[in-house]
Order: sequence, then structure tokens, then C-alpha cells
Amino acid sequence: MRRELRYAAGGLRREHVLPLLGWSIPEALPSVFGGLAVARAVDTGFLAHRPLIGVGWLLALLAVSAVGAAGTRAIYRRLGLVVEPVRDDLVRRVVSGALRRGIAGRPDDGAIARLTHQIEVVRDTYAGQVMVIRTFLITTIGAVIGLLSLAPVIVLLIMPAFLVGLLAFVATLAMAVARQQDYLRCDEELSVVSGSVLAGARDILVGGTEPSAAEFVGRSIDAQAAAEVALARVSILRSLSFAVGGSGPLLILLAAAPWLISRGLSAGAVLGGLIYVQSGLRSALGTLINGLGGSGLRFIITLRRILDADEPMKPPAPTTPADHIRLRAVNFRYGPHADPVLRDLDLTVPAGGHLAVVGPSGVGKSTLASILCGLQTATGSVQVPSDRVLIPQEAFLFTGTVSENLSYLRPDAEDDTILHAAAAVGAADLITRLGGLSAVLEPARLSAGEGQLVALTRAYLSPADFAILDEATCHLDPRAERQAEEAFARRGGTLVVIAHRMSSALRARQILVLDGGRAIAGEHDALLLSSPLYRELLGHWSDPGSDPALLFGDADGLQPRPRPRLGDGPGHVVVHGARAEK
Ligand SMILES: Nc1ncnc2c1ncn2[C@@H]1O[C@H](COP(=O)(O)OP(=O)(O)OP(=O)(O)O)[C@@H](O)[C@H]1O
Repeated sequence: MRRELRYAAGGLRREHVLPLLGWSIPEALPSVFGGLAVARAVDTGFLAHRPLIGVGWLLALLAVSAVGAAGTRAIYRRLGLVVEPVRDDLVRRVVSGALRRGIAGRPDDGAIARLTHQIEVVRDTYAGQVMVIRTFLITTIGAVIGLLSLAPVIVLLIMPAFLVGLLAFVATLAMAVARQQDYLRCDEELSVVSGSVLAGARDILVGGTEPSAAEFVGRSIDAQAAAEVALARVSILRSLSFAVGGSGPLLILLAAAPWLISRGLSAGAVLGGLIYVQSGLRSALGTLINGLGGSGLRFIITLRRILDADEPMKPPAPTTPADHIRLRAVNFRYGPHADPVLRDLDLTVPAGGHLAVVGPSGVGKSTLASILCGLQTATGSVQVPSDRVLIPQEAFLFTGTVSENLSYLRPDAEDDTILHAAAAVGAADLITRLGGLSAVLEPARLSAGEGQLVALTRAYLSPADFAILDEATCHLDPRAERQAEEAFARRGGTLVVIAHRMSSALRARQILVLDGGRAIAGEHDALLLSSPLYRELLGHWSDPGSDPALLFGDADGLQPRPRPRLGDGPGHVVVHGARAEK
């Protein structure tokens, strides 16, 4: 907040502020004179049975008020001179910052909003704050001067409560800014989260992940509700400050009035004192609390956004190992009373790794895939690239053109790029059969395998650098499965394949074997020695894909491919003391 206050104070130019202060003197006259005039009108006029004198004092007050009004008028005229330089400076900052970013190849999408909306908010609220603080100061000083000239004892009586209320309010200001900022952040987060869930409604429905989506949005709603409650608490503190500092002096003066009169204070002086407290101090504090607590917060927060955006550009964050898969002590169960599916799983896969996950049916392979792609939330530490694509067993297709179905995750893909991707995963013939990219795809007319080829091409095209195939090729024959998997292995990025056939494991650089009690990972040869379950899975496997020609190259025109070995490329996978349990 200090930076914003410094900026606001720095915007004040002496040549503009001095006339403003000069015109504040006539404006302050009614505050100084009001209670005194009423006291004299009562004591020397109406109570002394000389009504003309009483009326005379009131007319004098009216004349002083007219002078005050002239002062106020002159001040409003000069306010623009104080405020406009601040706006000009902000416009200069935003435009030059946006140009700097644009030249550096980092377009500043928020610059227009800052220029057209936020700067106007700052200008209006800045003008409001200048007026609020000035009004508070002249009214308070005027009322104190008036009270001192009328009855100094009243100042001694009421000032402690006024100062306590004022200080209490000032103390809540920093808290109010923080709460308001939290509230805005939660509000923005909620709109991003709910927007992304709405945009992905079709995928959520098809994937059956409504509960996770609801939990995802629910967390943001709860956070926003909590932020709103915290904000409401601050406004309670503000009201308390006003009660103590604004209404407290009034009550004190009313309660002390009989004592003051018994000590010789005139009725007019008490009445004048009440006017100073009510329309002077109380109203000044109310103006300050409402002004700073309302538009003042908007001023600080909007100005903060503009100044933050103007901070020097930071270099892009270097790529760190956290960009890849790193699970630590991951535990997962489908309900508080369900058996754990994953227990204390540690797993590290570097960028570009190719991991196959194998294990008996129901051991937790798909659950691990769901955790890796964020559909399920596990306890422990789960770090995965945020740009990821999951290809589930059941392909999601929709009525639309073939091109729309294929480019769903990369809508700007050119036809050539789409056709290239289709050829890579083995879907070129299918597209020809369907009538080309512009033909209408009717989901019900495609077989399960054809649907998988569409989903695989779509995922292949997506910009995600982490792909998870969860038995995504189970309806393809082993030859087609091999072509699709090899295409994903060549595509770049990290690949995790939940294996439907053991041939998938043999093609991967590393294999994670999940069994009932523990998980181990390694390359094929090492696992043959160390994992009885892996040997058993291979032994039971009597798929035609076991033909080495289908695994690593054959006579069907595909180039032979050497079996990957540990150390070929960046695909080392590390599992630390991992255990998985059904
Ligand atoms: N939504 C769910 N609610 C409750 N339990 C579930 C849910 N999904 C899976 N499970 C249970 O979690 C365990 C692991 O299931 P998961 O589907 O991850 O195993 P898998 O290894 O992928 O099996 P498969 O090879 O047959 O697909 C199983 O016992 C399964 O019954």
C-alpha cells in the first residue's frame, strides 16, 4: 500500500495544491463559525429576549455559509489541475509499457482495459480521495477551533473518543485493502474456473467427471464466500470505529451537558458544542470512513494493478524438472472407507520419457492415469505438466465435420497438419473412407476402433507436451496399435501408456509394474529378473502382438525399430520404494 500512497502523494504538485488549500480557508469558515453563531444567537438573542440579535447571528452564519460555498465552487474548478497530471502520467506508463512488451514479442492484452477503464477509475477515485481528505481536515480543524473558542472543556471531554475511533479506522485500512484484494482475486479465480468448466462441459459429461468438476468449482466458490465474509468483518470493524469516534463524542457531550451547565456553561454554548460535534467532527469522520473505506480501496487496488503491470519485465522462468512427472508419497482411495488403490507411490519421469504402466486388472492403472491428468486428486505431492492430454478407452466424438472432431484440441490447425497427424497415427485411410476432412462425422456410424483413431489423431495434434494413453488403443489390432504408439513416441513430449497389451510395455523405454503390494519400475530385461508379476504377465500374454515382428518392425512396410534400451534418450524413470495396493 505504501507504493500506492507514495504515488498518490507524489502526484500532488505544489503549484496546484496551494490554490486548493487557499480556497479551503473560506470553505472552512462555516465549520469554524457555525456552533459559535448558534451559541451567540441563543445566549445573547433568543434566551435574552432579544430575537433580532438572535436572527442577526443566524443571518451572519448564512453569509459565512455563502462564502464557504464560493470556496467549494472554486475548489472543484481547481480539482482537475490536481488530478489530470496523475491520469496523464498513468496513460504514459501504460502505453509505453505496452509498446515495450509488444516490441519484446510479449503482447500486453490487458493494456486496453487499463487504458480505457482502470485509469478512469483511478482518476475519479483519486479526485474523490483528495476531496475526502481535504474535507475531513478542514471540517475537523474548523470544529476544533470553534470548540476551543466556545468552550475548551468540551474539546477535552470528547477528543479522546474521537481520536480512538479515528485511529481504529486507520488501523483497519491495510487489512481492508488486503481483504478487498483477496476478494477480487477469488472472484476472478471463480470466473476463470467456472468458465473453464462450462467450456469443457461436453468433455466433463462424456468423461463422467461431473463430481470432480463440481468439487473443482466448489473449492473456488468456498474460497470466494470466505473472502466475502472476511471483507464483511472488516466493515464491521469500520462501523465500530465510527460508533466510537463519531457517535461516542455526541453521547459524551449529551451525558455531560447537565454537569457542564452546573459548572456555568451556557445553554447556547452546549447547543453550539453539539453542532460542532454533530455536523463537524461526526460528519467529518463519517466522510472519511465512507470515502477511504469505499472508493479509497478501489483507488489503491486499481492503481496497484496498473503499477504492477508496469513492473520491469521478468525473464521467462527457466524450465525445471518440476515440468515433468514427479509423484511423492502419493496415496489414493475412492472414499473414506474404501481400500487404498495407491499407497506411498513415488515416481519420477523426466521430460521426453516413455513409460508404460502394467498390472493385473483392477490394480489401479486407470486411477493413476486419472491422477496424472488431474481428474482425481490424491494426497501427497503430484507434479505434472499442466499442458496434458488424456486419451481414454472410450473415444469422445461429436456430430460435426471430421476436421472439427480432429482439430478439437487445436482449432487453428491447417488441413495439411491434420492430415499429417492422421497419417502418423494410422488414421489416413479412415479419413478417406469418411469422405475427407469436410465430411460430416456421425459418431454412431463409427466402430470403437475407428473412434479411437479419431481420438488419437486429435490428441496427437494437441499442443500438450504430456500425453496419457489409457488403454486408448484397445480396440485396434496389434499392428494399428503399434503404429499409433510409435507415432506418439516420436511426437515429442512425455508419454505414459496404460498398457492394454504387453506389447505396449515392450515398446516403452521404462515400465511401471503395479501389483497388489508394491510398484516397481525398470526396463524390460531388469524386470524379467526382478519382478515375478512382470514375468507372469508376459507368460499369460498370448496376444499375436507378441510376434517380435509386430513389436519392433516387420515386413508390412514399417521400418524395423530397435528395442529401446535404458539410456536411449531422456526416458529414465525412477520409482523410489513405491508400493501400490488394491
Ligand atoms: N469411480 C470409482 N469408484 C470407486 N471405486 C473405483 C472407481 N474406479 C475404480 N475403482 C476401483 O479402484 C480400483 C482400481 O481401478 P482401476 O480402474 O484404476 O484399475 P485398472 O488397473 O485400471 O483396471 P483395468 O485394467 O481393469 O482397467 C478397482 O478396485 C476399482 O474397482
